[in-house]
Amino acid sequence: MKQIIIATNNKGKAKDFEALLNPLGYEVLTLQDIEEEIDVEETGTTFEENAILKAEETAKILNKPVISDDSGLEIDALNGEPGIYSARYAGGEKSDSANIDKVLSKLEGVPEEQRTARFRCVLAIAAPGEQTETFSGSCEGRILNGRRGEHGFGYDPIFYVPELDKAMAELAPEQKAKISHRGNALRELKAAMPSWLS
Ligand SMILES: O=P(O)(O)OP(=O)(O)OP(=O)(O)OC[C@H]1O[C@@H](n2cnc3c(O)ncnc32)[C@H](O)[C@@H]1O
Ligand SMILES: [Mg+2]
Repeated sequence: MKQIIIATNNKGKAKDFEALLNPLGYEVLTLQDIEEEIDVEETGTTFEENAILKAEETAKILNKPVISDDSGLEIDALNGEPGIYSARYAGGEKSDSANIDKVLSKLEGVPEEQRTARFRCVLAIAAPGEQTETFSGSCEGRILNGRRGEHGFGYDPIFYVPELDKAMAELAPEQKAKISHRGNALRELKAAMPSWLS
């Protein structure tokens, strides 16, 4: 099986990428599978900048082609928060549960029609000696009043997908792959760089 390195330490993203790439005949490796500890500082001000930082730094250290993913949730009633700060929205150690609690409390009393939001994902492809490329995808939805479902990671339990009438965390990985920001970004990558993912 061909291997592809995803420059991420997030196990939830790794599962999403497996659902997307295993059917194409790729085994997914992430930074968790590599002995060296790599944790690139995300000093950029946009998803694009952070995705490029993670991909280029990791490709340089490993001297291999990699794909990185920078992603997050934008909530309209919170002026686009948490955005690029999605992973550590509640501060301190990364905690999906604390992040969700913070979103729910900030949106308390906000009516359904004003709870619109989207997930965004930017993928960067970097390889030694090659020009880095980026691809993006999004997924529109609404923030629920409470948690639903057991699948996925991050904000999936409070993200409602209107077209499927389900919370993102109620979708099996293969279903999420079809409609998610990450799936949409990967399909862009595949369309523009077929030689990478044939
Ligand atoms: O940087 P890496 O190592 O890839 O892992 P990370 O978790 O820090 O990843 P980001 O910096 O890109 O932050 C993305 C955060 O946005 C949220 N997020 C992104 N994609 C998501 C998804 O598909 N479902 C739910 N939450 C998601 C989740 O809280 C992530 O931690
Ligand atoms: Mg990160």
